[in-house]
Amino acid sequence: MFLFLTLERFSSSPQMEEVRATTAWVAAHSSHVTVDSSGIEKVAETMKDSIPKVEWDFEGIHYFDNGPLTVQYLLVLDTLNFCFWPDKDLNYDHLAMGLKAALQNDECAFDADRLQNYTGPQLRELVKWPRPLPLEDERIRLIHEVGFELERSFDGKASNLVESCSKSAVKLVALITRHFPGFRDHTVYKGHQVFLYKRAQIFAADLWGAFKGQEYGEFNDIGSITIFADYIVPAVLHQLGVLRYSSALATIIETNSEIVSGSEEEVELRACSVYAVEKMRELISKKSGKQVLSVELDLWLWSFGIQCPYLQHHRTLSIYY
Ligand SMILES: Nc1nc2c(c(CN[C@H]3C=C[C@H](O)[C@@H]3O)cn2[C@@H]2O[C@H](COP(=O)(O)O)[C@@H](O)[C@H]2O)c(=O)[nH]1
Repeated sequence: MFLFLTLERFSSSPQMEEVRATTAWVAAHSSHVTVDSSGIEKVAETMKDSIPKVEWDFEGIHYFDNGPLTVQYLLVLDTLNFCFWPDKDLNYDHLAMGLKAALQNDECAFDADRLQNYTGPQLRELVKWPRPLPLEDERIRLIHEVGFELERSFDGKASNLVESCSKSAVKLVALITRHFPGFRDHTVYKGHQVFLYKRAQIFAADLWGAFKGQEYGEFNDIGSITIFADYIVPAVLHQLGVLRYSSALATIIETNSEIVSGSEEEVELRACSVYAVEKMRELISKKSGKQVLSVELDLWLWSFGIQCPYLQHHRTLSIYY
């Protein structure tokens, strides 16, 4: 009875509401980053008539076979989807293409028992990277954690995990963060807990995008997902005049100085980005009379960002993004 009640409470936990509420709290108490409502207004005005649609996998880099192996691929990908910048030649595309090639070579490459045994050099070989990956020990720890828990609770299959979510992205985020501690992307800011859940949410979004809202990508509540607070989107929002920085923070970013994980500056950059895009989504929806999804805005902002060769982003060593 007790177990039933706790699970029930958990499964109805409004996790995305926690992301929205706590990031809004940060934006209201922010010291280094300001959300400029006139900047949001300008962007919303230009977008209201034609909301740009960016195709998922516009880069043509992902594994896709329309089945459970794609789900396994996406979970592995999003387990490792963080912190590429310390190696100036490495980016997200290398990871995606490396994992895709690994799976094409050997369809058992991401079996749960294999995931639990990868070493740093083997992971480098998978990604075809000639030197240690940034935060390589953490990457190995996280991939082991995912393999272990997949085997223990989901018969080794990420597709079982997704199937148990009854087409709810919110449930999926709750389940992922419950089973895999490495996805628990939250922090404390001025004494308040703040939830961001970047990699857990992007996993739901990747399923939705890859499967075009069908099969493993069918979620009745995809509108609940927020943007994925990484190091690209804040920089784009800054360039668009949506985020303003204090002069001290601007200097830190311009000089490529590191920002400590969990510092006020870092939490503000991420949380204000989530908050600003929520406001932008509300405004565009109101002006256009069409429901816009944060996932769609995220992909548009992110794809714009990675095509800017000189985009200056903040630099934080983090396993979350
Ligand atoms: N907000 C947001 N952040 C995203 C992604 C993606 C990829 N999404 C896939 C989904 C559809 C597309 O087809 C993409 O293939 C990666 N990232 C983040 O960017 C950073 C990597 O930057 P660089 O070092 O330059 O490669 C790093 O923090 C990474 O975690 C996204 O969509 N949204």
